[in-house]
Amino acid sequence: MSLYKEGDILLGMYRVIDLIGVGNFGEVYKVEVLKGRYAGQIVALKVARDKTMLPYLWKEAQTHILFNHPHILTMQSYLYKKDRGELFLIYEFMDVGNLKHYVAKHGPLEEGEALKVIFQVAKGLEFLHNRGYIHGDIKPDNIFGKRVMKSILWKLGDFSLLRVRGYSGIIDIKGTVGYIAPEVFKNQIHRSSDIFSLGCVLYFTLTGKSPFDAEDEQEKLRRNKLVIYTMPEGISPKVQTLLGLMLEKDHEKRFKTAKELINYMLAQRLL
Ligand SMILES: Nc1ncnc2c1ncn2[C@@H]1O[C@H](COP(=O)(O)OP(=O)(O)OP(=O)(O)O)[C@@H](O)[C@H]1O
Repeated sequence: MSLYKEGDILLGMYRVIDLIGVGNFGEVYKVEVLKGRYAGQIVALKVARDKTMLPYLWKEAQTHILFNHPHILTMQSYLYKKDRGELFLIYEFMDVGNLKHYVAKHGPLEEGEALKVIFQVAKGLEFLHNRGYIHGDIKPDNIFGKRVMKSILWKLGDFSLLRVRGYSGIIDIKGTVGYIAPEVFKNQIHRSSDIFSLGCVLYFTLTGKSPFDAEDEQEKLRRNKLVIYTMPEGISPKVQTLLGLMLEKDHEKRFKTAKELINYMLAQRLL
C-alpha cells in the first residue's frame, strides 16, 4: 500500500494527485504545488524511506540540484525530515514518463526518432562529462520524456551512481545487466563507459530489447560481459556503424566522451 493518497497535503504545500510509481528507494507522486514560487505547477515528488540509503540519496540530491541543463532532469528542491526518517525530493514532472515504458507502449522507434533521443541524451551527458562526472547508470529507465509542442524533449535523470572521473575505488556493479560496459566488470570505469551504455539504449529504442537479451539471466550476463550481440535487422549502414562504434568492446576505441559522439553524429549528418 502506498504511503499517501489522492488529496493528501505533504509538507504543507504539495497536494497529492496520483501515485506515479514505486522504485527501490521510495514512492514517486504527481503533486500540485500550493505555495511559493512554483505555486500552481505540477511536479514529481519522491519520498525516500530506505534508512540505509538515505545518506547516499541526500548526497545525490546535493549534487543533482546544482545541475542545470535542458537535457538533464531538473531537481527543484529536497527536504530531509530527520524525525520521520524521510527524504522528499522534488523534480520537474515528466509527463511522457521514462523511455522504457514509452517503447513498451509504442513499440520500437523509427531510426530518425531513435537518433533524436540519443542525441538529446548525449547533450545532457556532455554537460556531466565536461564537469568531470561519469553518469554510471545510463539505461532506458533513467531517461525521461516531456511533451513540448508536438515533440518530446528527452532528459537524463537518476544520478545515484554518479562518479567523478579518475575514480579508483572499488566499483560496486550496481548498473543493470544489459547496459553495462565490459570494462566495468573489471573494476574500471571511464566516461566512455557511459557511451557504451548509451549505445545499448540506442539498440533498445530500435528493437525494444537490450543487445544482450537472453532467456536466461546468466546467459545475458555472459553476453554483456563479452559483448556478444547481433546487429538489428533493417537499419541503415550509417546507424549500424554508429552502433558498432558505441558498442566497441575496447573502451579505448570507443568515443571517449559525449562531445566526441555528438561531433560524430553531426559530421555524419545522423540527425
Ligand atoms: N520526474 C518524474 N516525472 C515523471 N515520472 C517520474 C519522475 N521520476 C520518476 N518517475 C517515475 O516514477 C516511477 C518510480 O521511479 P523511481 O525512480 O523511484 O523508480 P525506479 O525507476 O524503479 O528507480 P530506482 O532504481 O531509483 O528505484 C517510474 O515509473 C519513473 O519513471
